[in-house]
Amino acid sequence: MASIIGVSSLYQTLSLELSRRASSQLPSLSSAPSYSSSEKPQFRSLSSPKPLNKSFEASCSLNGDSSAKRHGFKGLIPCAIATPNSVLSEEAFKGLGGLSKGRGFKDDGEDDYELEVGSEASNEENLAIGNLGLREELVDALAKRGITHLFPIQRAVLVPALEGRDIIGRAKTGTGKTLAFAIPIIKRLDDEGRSPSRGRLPRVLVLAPTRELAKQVEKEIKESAPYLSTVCVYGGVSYNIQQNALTRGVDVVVGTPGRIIDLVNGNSLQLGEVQYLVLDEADQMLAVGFEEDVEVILEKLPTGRQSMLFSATMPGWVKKLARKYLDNPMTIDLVGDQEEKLAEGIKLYAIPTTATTKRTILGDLITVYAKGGKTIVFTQTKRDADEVSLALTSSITSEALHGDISQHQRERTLNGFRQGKFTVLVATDVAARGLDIPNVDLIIHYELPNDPETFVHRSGRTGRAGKEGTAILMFTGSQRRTIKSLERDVGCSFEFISPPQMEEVLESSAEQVVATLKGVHPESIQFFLPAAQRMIEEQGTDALAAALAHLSGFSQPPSSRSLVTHEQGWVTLQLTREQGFSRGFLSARSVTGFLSDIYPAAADEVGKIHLIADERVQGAVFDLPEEIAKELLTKQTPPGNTISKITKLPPLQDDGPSGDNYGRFPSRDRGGRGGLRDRGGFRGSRNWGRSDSDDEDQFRRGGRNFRGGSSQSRNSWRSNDDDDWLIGNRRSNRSSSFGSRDRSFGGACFVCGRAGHRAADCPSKQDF
Ligand SMILES: Nc1ncnc2c1ncn2[C@@H]1O[C@H](COP(=O)(O)OP(=O)(O)OP(=O)(O)O)[C@@H](O)[C@H]1O
Repeated sequence: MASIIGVSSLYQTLSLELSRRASSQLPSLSSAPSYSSSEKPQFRSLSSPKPLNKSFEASCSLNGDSSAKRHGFKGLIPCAIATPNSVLSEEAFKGLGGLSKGRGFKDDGEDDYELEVGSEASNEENLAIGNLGLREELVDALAKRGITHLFPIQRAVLVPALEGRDIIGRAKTGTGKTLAFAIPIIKRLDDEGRSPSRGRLPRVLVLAPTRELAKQVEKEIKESAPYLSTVCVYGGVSYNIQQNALTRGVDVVVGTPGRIIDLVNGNSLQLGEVQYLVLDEADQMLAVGFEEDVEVILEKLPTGRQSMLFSATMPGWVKKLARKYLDNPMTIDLVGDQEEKLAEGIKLYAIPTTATTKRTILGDLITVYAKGGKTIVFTQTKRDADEVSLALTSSITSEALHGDISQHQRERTLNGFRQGKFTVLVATDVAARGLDIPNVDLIIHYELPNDPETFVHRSGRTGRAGKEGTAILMFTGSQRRTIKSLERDVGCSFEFISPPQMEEVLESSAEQVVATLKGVHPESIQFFLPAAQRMIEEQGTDALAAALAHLSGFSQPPSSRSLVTHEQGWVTLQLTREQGFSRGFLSARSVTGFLSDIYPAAADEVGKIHLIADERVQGAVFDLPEEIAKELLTKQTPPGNTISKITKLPPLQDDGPSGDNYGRFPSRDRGGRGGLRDRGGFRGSRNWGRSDSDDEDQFRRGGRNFRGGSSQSRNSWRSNDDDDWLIGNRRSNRSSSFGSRDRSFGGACFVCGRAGHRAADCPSKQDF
């Protein structure tokens, strides 16, 4: 940019213009500018009405990409929007060491200002966290976690936050919103300095909607600035430890609203010195019924504080909150009206299923698409989470996570998952928001989410921090239209896939086992060498293949599986009739008649018959039990007719396989909590998924704030003792068997390492 227009001259011009506009009427919050990053910003010199030439834009774009591209962010990094009185002082930038700025403003927005931080061309250096004039310990701590350059939302928030502006922030999942507010706050605390005296009152208060999020945010701040005293307060655990920590003196308190209020009322937490307030996932506070609590807390805070509010959507309550409690906030919106609401790098697939086939397909999808990496499967109900977790084949270790699992067990489960002690987490939507678990490769929407936001948040547990990930949506025939709505609302498109073929499953299983074998300790290998040598002498490569087959969970040959229903023990066959041999139009009835002529047992056992939807082919597909199919294939067929086993379904006339539930959507599925929430940036407000989790997934206990019959459906099932997860473990509710498959848990418990039970049921978990 410097080559086009000098930074300082541009800065001067902009400052003049900003000052001029600052004297005009300020826009009200309700008309506060919002920036759509899909709009291609047109930059122009403020002293000249002509747009700046292309290379200006290119330099901004290059700059934006320079750090971002390495992290998988594409395109021009959108600028922040400032209200007219937010002229940035040159001083604010001086404090930032090498960080420079360039700026432009939108061609069409009279009152909008776009401030791009760090717009000088070769800006890699300027975006380096080491060059921002931050305390060395902070820079080092971030670098240790691989955080060396600012992400876009962090760049956009940094300067206005350092200037003390109130901020409303929005960015896609996994793009670093936590550090976007944490870095400037830590810097300001560092600049202010304060002796670590006993009993000091908190200067920072961060409100989060769930315990897990609160813990995560506190951890991120603590790890970034270990020299600050941070305390996380949330319900479901004893007050004592939290009270003691507060008494010792604290700089930063992160917590869920209910417990914060309890501590304030009990005089253990005093908010009189809070200078920085952050409301993380503000819309979720509303969704989980914390709105009254949040307002009670905000009323208790000093008025001169700085407030930052991060929210994926802006429902009416959040807008009202911002209007009432934020002071002329600057909106920094890196999502805007962009079509695509999902983070970059998330590959989306959709797979048609039926209620009866889902569980069979699930294990195969995980094997083929996660390739041994971490997977989160989202279900609608806690019972489903338990049952699905249990149903996964013994070769996949999985645990369930939902509101009926006790706080301590929940933490153990999440830690175990983080550390890779098991690879599949089956969770209700309690895990959809905010959880930052590194390297989750695959998200499976086992059931449709209730709304597009939940889809975005569930999917956003992968593809974080610019990494790549995969999300697979399982849907039934009656939900096809919802998929279209989803594509429109989220601005995404799905690639439609079929269930993995057995060959793919076997291949992926073998790859995973081979990868696992690489991790076997050399000392352990020594113990088994004599046996291995003996086996190789006796059986050659077969010995190793047998070991791979066994470790892959295929000690027995894989039984065949219907392509139509995916049921084990069934085979899908195709009947094709050549032109000229037709005995009239083929119909389901004529196929049965044909089978009964050749082999009556086949006619008796045949499953649903589907005609092929291809004008050039006269034919049909149908399922038979494996043994009958084998016998049928030995029979002579009349000339011009062929029966063969197929591995891929041709296009079918009635649009795909039918199952128990195909084309039907139980009335309970139509419920939901949608329509009660403002959809913010999403178009439409359909109820998509099922809401039967709502009465089950109550996160909170107690009764302070119970709002039975409230128009906020989620609130009506929530009560108001602090938080989010009911105490109590309903694992015993798991059905011990369903279907014909063995449901016993064959993996190793990650608490004690023994096989046959899960961590949640571990007899020695108290010692863990
Ligand atoms: N500048 C950076 N460089 C590298 N990694 C980063 C950077 N900033 C944040 N991260 C990492 O990116 C991950 C996602 O960050 P964070 O959880 O703050 O995202 P988020 O935007 O709050 O996501 P969500 O909307 O899902 O809550 C974290 O693991 C964080 O440590």
